[in-house]
Amino acid sequence: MLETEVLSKVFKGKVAVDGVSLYLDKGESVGLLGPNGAGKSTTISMMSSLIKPTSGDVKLHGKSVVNDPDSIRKVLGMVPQEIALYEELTAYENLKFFGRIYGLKGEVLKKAIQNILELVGLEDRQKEVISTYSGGMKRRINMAVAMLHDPEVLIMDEPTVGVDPQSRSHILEMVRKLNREKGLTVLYTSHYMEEVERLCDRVYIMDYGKVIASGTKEELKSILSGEETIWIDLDRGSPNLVMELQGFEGIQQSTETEKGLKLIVPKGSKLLGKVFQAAERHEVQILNVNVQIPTLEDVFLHLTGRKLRD
Ligand SMILES: Nc1ncnc2c1ncn2[C@@H]1O[C@H](COP(=O)(O)OP(=O)(O)OP(=O)(O)O)[C@@H](O)[C@H]1O
Repeated sequence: MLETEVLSKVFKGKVAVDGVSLYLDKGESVGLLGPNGAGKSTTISMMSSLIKPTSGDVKLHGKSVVNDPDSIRKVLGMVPQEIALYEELTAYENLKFFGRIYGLKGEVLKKAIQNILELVGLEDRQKEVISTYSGGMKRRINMAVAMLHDPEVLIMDEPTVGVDPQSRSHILEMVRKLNREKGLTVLYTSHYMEEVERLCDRVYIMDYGKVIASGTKEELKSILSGEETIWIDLDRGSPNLVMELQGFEGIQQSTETEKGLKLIVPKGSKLLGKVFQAAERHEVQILNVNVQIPTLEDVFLHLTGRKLRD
């Protein structure tokens, strides 16, 4: 229903988005993942017609949004990265104000406000001014504003940055429910891999303005299907052991972790015996061994050679 075609944006000679083609089918929950500066915000700003592309197009049901920005504004809810609320007004007053901008009024507006307040779990706080809200509560009202006109597509730009765990969980649950139960189409940008894993069916990974991988979570993880990660807890840190293991045949990567070390090895390789012997040589005790299937974080590391939160 919504797609971008070789979308690019250049700011003063600097390429922020470089030929991005992605699509959202109706009812899908799609993740747009990438480190800071990857071009996620610029991409979704073009998708929601907030900024014009340098080249390429955005299409809603096959029709250009660039030529007809109003078409997307009617069906889209956009949750910006920054809180865009009037601090000195109550939550109710904020929703009333933004509801009128969407063209809602009277009983319809009142009902929409109560429905949305219930959805974000803040109906009992609606008469309090926004300046008294916690960061997480402000985020929930920010989302309520975006959903007041009952949009078909919800685009969220890192909605959980700086949010307390309770509100974070509430936001994720709410979005999941809206997607699964009401068929809301969702595009969720984040640099938190675990949020995207929890919420999204399909994922685009962006880096330096380009989509470097895309597919279902399972498809992306299958890039690493030949590997497994082994987490080993040690009784003390041992950089020398980590270094020695890096040189072992069959060990693709050996890194130090908070509790010990992490190894990436070919699936089914029987290297643990050798690891135990090496630990003994370094007089380090192995406390726990945990073998894990790959995560999207591992996929990102594999594709870019960098961690997502560098
Ligand atoms: N208005 C602008 N003028 C100049 N450069 C910009 C502008 N907006 C974004 N950029 C640059 O474009 C690149 C992509 O930025 P963008 O905000 O889209 O990335 P992002 O993946 O959303 O990162 P973040 O998570 O930090 O928002 C960055 O190098 C950024 O500095």
